[in-house]
Amino acid sequence: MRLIPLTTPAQVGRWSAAHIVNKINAFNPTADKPFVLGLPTGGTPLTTYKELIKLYQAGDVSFKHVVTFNMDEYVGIDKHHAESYYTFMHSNFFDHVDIQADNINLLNGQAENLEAECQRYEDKIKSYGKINLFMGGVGVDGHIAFNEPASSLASRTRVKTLTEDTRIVNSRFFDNDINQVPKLALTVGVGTLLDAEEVLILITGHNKAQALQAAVEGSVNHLWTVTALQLHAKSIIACDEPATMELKVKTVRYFTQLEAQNIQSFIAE
Ligand SMILES: N[C@@H]1[C@@H](O)[C@H](O)[C@@H](COP(=O)(O)O)O[C@@H]1O
Repeated sequence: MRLIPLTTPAQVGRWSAAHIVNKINAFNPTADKPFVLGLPTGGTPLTTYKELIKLYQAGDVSFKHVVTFNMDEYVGIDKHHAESYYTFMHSNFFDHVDIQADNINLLNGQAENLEAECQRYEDKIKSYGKINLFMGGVGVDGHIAFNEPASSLASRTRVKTLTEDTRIVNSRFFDNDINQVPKLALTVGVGTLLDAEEVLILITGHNKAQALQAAVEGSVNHLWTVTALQLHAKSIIACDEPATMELKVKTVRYFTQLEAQNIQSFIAE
């Protein structure tokens, strides 16, 4: 695992966007050989999406031959609902870059047969071989995508019941009214995430400090599904300073020294 210890969320946005753009450009995607990118919603990746849009506008990257798979979606709300992940992704990213509509994949939380919808998603990912880079965030309780505590670390895309904690945290997007927050979601599984060639998780803010500690210093444990990253051959966590508050000083120093060259220009800005 690589830990990229940055200082601010803006730096996390710049570092992660630069990393994604480097990966896409090095892959040199074409219509026949697209780059497959897994994407999250949430407050954390917003700075990354802003930076990706800037880099696109500057001509540093094209998303024409990038295929995306979003990691999760609420069950039961219309895709055009203001808080659907479909709406989030279009207004914060897709509408601002040259991605082709046919290359965008999101789970349909209104499908008649939710299990069939999850299988369709897994099959579609497989049809591309694999996801080249899966970006994600983390919940306060250490969940990745909507893989809530005690999710199987071998899980695949499926329906999950959201914990009360997650619904309380997400109620900030629903007029602070937990009753408006859906109780179910469709989510890629931990196993689906682990199948990606590379996983990049963004962790910012003091309220994520325990999740970051579990991910880096803790043992692999289904109660903190983010710890499954330790089983991945190529996982990266990019974090800001408040998120490191529960880590040992020596852990932060270790990764700061290891990544000195990679973070220098981002920290200086
Ligand atoms: N399903 C999403 C996760 O994918 C996301 O990582 C998490 C944290 O969101 P935020 O970045 O807003 O803290 O929220 C939701 O639960």
